[in-house]
Amino acid sequence: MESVFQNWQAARGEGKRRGIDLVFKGINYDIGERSILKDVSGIAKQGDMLAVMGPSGSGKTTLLNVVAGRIVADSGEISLSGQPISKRMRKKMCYVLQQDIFYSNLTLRQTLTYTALLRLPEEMSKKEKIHRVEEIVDALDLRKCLDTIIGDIFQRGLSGGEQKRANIANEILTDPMLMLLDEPTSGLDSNTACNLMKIMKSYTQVNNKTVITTIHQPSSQIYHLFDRVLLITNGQVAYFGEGSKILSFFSSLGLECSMNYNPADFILEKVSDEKEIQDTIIEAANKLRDSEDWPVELHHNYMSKQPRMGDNKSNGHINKAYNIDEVKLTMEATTEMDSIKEIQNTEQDGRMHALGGEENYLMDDDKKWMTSWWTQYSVLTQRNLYQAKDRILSKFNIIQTLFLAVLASLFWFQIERTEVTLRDRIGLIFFTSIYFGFFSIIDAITGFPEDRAILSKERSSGAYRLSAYFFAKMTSEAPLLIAQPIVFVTIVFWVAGLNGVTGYFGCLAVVILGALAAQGVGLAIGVSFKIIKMALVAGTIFMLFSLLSGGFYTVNLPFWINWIKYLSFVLYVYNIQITYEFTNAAPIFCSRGNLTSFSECLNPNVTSIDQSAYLQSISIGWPLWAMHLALFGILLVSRTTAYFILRFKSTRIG
Ligand SMILES: Nc1ncnc2c1ncn2[C@@H]1O[C@H](COP(=O)(O)OP(=O)(O)OP(=O)(O)O)[C@@H](O)[C@H]1O
Repeated sequence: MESVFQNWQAARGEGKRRGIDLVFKGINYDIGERSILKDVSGIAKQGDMLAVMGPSGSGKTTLLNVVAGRIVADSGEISLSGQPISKRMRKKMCYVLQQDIFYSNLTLRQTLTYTALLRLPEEMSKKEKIHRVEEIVDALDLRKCLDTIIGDIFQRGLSGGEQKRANIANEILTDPMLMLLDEPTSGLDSNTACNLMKIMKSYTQVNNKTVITTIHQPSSQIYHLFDRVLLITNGQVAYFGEGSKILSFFSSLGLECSMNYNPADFILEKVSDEKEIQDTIIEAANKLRDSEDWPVELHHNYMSKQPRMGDNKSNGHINKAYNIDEVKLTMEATTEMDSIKEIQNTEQDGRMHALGGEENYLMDDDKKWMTSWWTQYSVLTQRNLYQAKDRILSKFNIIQTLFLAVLASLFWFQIERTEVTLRDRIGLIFFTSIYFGFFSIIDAITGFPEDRAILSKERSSGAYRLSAYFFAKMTSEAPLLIAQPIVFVTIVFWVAGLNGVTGYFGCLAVVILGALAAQGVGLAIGVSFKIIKMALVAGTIFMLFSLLSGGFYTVNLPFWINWIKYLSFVLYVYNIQITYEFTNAAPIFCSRGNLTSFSECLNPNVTSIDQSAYLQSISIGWPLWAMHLALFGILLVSRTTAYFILRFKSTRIG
């Protein structure tokens, strides 16, 4: 395992890279009246693993969220190698969430490859990126399941342990300097958990990474892999220091761990014990802050000293493989306006002007985005096409469309062009107008929750621009969405005997345009509501509003609200189809005698209905281009709204 990581470094032409030290000091975080984190401090050093332990609900994940910048602490300091952490520096870290969030129908190979193409620098060739994937796969022992889908509760895919490793592999790909792991072993059997943590230990040491992991109840084997332990109970520090010294700390309080007892179980038992014991432990942990063992970086009055070029010490810690070329590169990088701005934002006392310190290393090869907009757009389009294909063109949807096409064909088979069947003809047009509107809205709403979780995770790690994601989604889903109207309209139009070739293409175009407009509305609703049930209710209300306001049920709306019908996309889809159906069409023959409702048909010399007059009476009377434009306007406005809601609501760093 180790050799794979070493080969990886060698392939990059690197010696042991410099790492970073993370210091968090006096972190306080409240939710309402409740204090979730109280004066929590700790340090994670390069090449080391820090375990954050504590009973359930003690604040471990909250601490990781604060460090990752997902939530903002009420007070406290976080620094990376002596510099206050900035958004840009956060890109040097990765956060492996407790939940494994992936597109369930992509294979592991696809998942990792897309991540590599999106998040590894543009300068790396595709071949190199794929090679990186292969190496990580070997390092994490995932080769045998490379072509297995990720899966979810509905379809079997990777096992729990494989998903955990896949989650880590997905983050290690970007070669982060600092890794935050939230419960990486939860749900794994002890052997798999131990192997995983051994891999992480090896990765940390070989690549000089800094790892912070929350862990609930590690086995003693896993426990001994940790260099430092931060024990939290009720949001307060119960111990911080070397893992090997924790038992003597407890022993000094008269809390002895018997031989052969798992130290992790013992300390968790004690910090969950009665309040008196908890208070004693917390008090003793506070006293540790005055002891010699307490890291100097955590002292309240500590000011970090920036190393100068050529220094090989940082904050009392030996830097490994300090490379002069790296420093030169760094200096070049910092001449960029962007970097200078960032430096100016983050400097506290003007030390950064030296341009030779650790801070520059943190800015090294740092760009706002690893890949260009175009790369992001094309990779996301491809990935979205894959994952949306199974949703939009699912077997179920195909069967549904074919079934409804057959049913509609049976109901409206070769409708005669007579006054008697006029209502049937209009009924079919009405059905076609609403069917794909409903379908697209519901599909857009139900398809977004999976996207939301992944978008939030990937945007938080600065993987791509929101605009690249949004345009990719629009582009990739459009061809999938139009496939079903094409099938349905092609079958039903000709079987029902609607009006001619122009009518067919006109009808097809407007049904597709209507479906795309409805998809935009569905997307805007989907991004607005986190709870899918609420989004579905909103989608249904919108569809009902479109039907009611479209004048299908009430023709004579009060004048002050009559304008509302122009907001109904169904109105335009319907009216455009109606226009095609009754323009340059074969005659519609009158019913005779009292059976007719057209006055001209009472004239014995008149055999057919004046279709243009009829059209005027039932349509909104707009020219075709104006109705298309209005529909296009709805499409544009709904999508723009969706984009801005998403931008306003999304979580991102950078
Ligand atoms: N939005 C919130 N509103 C109210 N309380 C919250 C909120 N988020 C977290 N908490 C509370 O904060 C406390 C710490 O939560 P956190 O998830 O950090 O615990 P944890 O130590 O990671 O737990 P576990 O080991 O079970 O994952 C918990 O008691 C939790 O109920």
